[in-house]
Amino acid sequence: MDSNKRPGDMVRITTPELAQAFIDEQAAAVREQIGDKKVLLALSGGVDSSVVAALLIKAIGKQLICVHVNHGLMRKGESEQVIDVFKNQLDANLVYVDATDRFLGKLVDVEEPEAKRKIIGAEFIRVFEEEARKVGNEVSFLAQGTIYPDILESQDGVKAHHNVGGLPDDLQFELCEPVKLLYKDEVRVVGRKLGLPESMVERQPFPGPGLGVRCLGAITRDRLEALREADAIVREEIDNAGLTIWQYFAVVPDFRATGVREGKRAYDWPCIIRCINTVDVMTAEVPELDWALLKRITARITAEVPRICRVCYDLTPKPVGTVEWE
Ligand SMILES: Nc1ncnc2c1ncn2[C@@H]1O[C@H](COP(=O)(O)OP(=O)(O)OP(=O)(O)O)[C@@H](O)[C@H]1O
Repeated sequence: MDSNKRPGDMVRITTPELAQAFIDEQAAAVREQIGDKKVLLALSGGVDSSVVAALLIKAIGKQLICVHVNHGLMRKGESEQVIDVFKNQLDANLVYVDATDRFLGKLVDVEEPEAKRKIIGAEFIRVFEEEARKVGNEVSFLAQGTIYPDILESQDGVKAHHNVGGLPDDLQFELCEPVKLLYKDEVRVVGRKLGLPESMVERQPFPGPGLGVRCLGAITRDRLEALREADAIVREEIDNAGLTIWQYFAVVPDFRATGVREGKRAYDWPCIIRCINTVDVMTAEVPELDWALLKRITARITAEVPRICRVCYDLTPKPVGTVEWE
């Protein structure tokens, strides 16, 4: 049987009971596969790699080595949450790499969006490879948060399904992909049953290059910091309003606008709020946010975030605008 094909009679995991049965079954299969060997996992804090980490911790405990790379482009509190959940609560074998200076150093004066994406992707592979080499001799397996849509897309030729592609030939591990036959909604049900916090299980999609593609043009530390704070306010206010929106975040462009603050001229950045609803991400609509909510977000960002003097709401559906600005 093709192990990359979901059996036609596989029941959709929709309840905690079904999730528990899946966890028990996979934990046993993982123990069987891994034996007393060690497993390496790149842990982003996103849903897929977090669920795989929690499942493997349950199955093999400290035989799992998780590597979390903070590239300096994470959202506010995200790397801290990875440390809190996995190191403090689940007692994982977690390697935390603060590579902020490396990434931001490489990105100085790089304006072109595709160049930024390439630099961030290549640097991620380099950092992960370095960490993999440190433990390479004792590790035999690489765990990945591959899920079923990744496999279907790779069969369609849309993209390669290996989540952490690009490791050199001499660093090839056997793969361990315990959620590869699950759809995203099932991964969330399993994650919840494994005790991951709701904010992690329901985390909105976030591009690999992180805030790097929302801090438009050449990234500077001060503007990146302003973006991180503004983005946290947008997410907090929309969460508090109890709205169900697919993706909502902030963008800070690399030009400035005139304003007035405490009676003095300000010449600071604008902040753009981007919200979209979509079913398949091929097209997207912009939700009609309540005016009072938009005003509250604007008031908070302009009062709380240094160097932001103006807030705009992006009304552009996809097409013609893409979800991300870069
Ligand atoms: N900052 C990071 N630190 C460690 N690993 C990372 C990081 N960013 C990405 N990865 C690894 O690369 C994989 C692919 O990242 P991508 O951004 O495409 O997320 P994804 O497929 O949605 O998975 P996830 O939900 O786990 O983030 C992740 O599953 C994780 O293994």
